[in-house]
Amino acid sequence: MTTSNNLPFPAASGRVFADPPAMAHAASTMIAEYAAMRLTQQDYFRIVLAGGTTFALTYQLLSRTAADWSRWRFYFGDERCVPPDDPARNSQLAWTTWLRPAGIDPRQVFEIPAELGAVAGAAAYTPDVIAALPFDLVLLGMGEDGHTASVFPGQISLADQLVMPVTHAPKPPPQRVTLTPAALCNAAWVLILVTGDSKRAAVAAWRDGAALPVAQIAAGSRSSVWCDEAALGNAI
Ligand SMILES: O=C1O[C@H](COP(=O)(O)O)[C@@H](O)[C@H](O)[C@H]1O
Repeated sequence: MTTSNNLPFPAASGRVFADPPAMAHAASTMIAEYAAMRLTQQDYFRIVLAGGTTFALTYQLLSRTAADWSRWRFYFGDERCVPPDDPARNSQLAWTTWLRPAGIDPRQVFEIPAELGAVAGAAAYTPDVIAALPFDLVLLGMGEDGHTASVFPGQISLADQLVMPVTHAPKPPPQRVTLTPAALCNAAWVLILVTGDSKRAAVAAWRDGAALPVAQIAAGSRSSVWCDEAALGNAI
């Protein structure tokens, strides 16, 4: 595993890994250790899960980890407005790779009811987020355009909004529900994982100071940004 603690992401600590499996092994170990440490001081560990594909192996590895799962509470950073059992749902990835194999009780999982539609889903999820804040850990991936969760470039959220509807996402499906930067930054730790050469241009723009959603959240929180070598390209 290759690591470095001084990647110049604005206001975030960085680390680079040879490839996605090396990153996933380190992430799963660190998440489990961090949760165990927090649980020596509090009753529950509140984690926000990322959607997309980047975290799939990390989730699988966590599912095989020995942990006091009964004290974990699971939330989601964003959800796509498709039926609850649609494979495109971010919650489906979490259930398939981690929650079901680990035997997590569904009452510990706070899903975004995106099947209600973007506006109603955001309104329905807001009380769950208010009750959970501050989160212990927020997991985030990054899209090719620098979006994270379903906060896309150019999107504006009101300062006091914690969950917002997205009705014209540039990446399908267009209707989504997302936690806003105000909610995603309200966490003891934010871990952002970025892998693959398709993310290289956004990573370079971020490091050059571009105002991407992922950059805004990394700068506004206690964040770590982990990249693999493919995402960094010759910037290593
Ligand atoms: O649409 C989404 O994309 C991002 C990035 O996904 P990935 O497949 O490149 O990991 C993801 O973090 C977000 O939760 C998801 O809804």
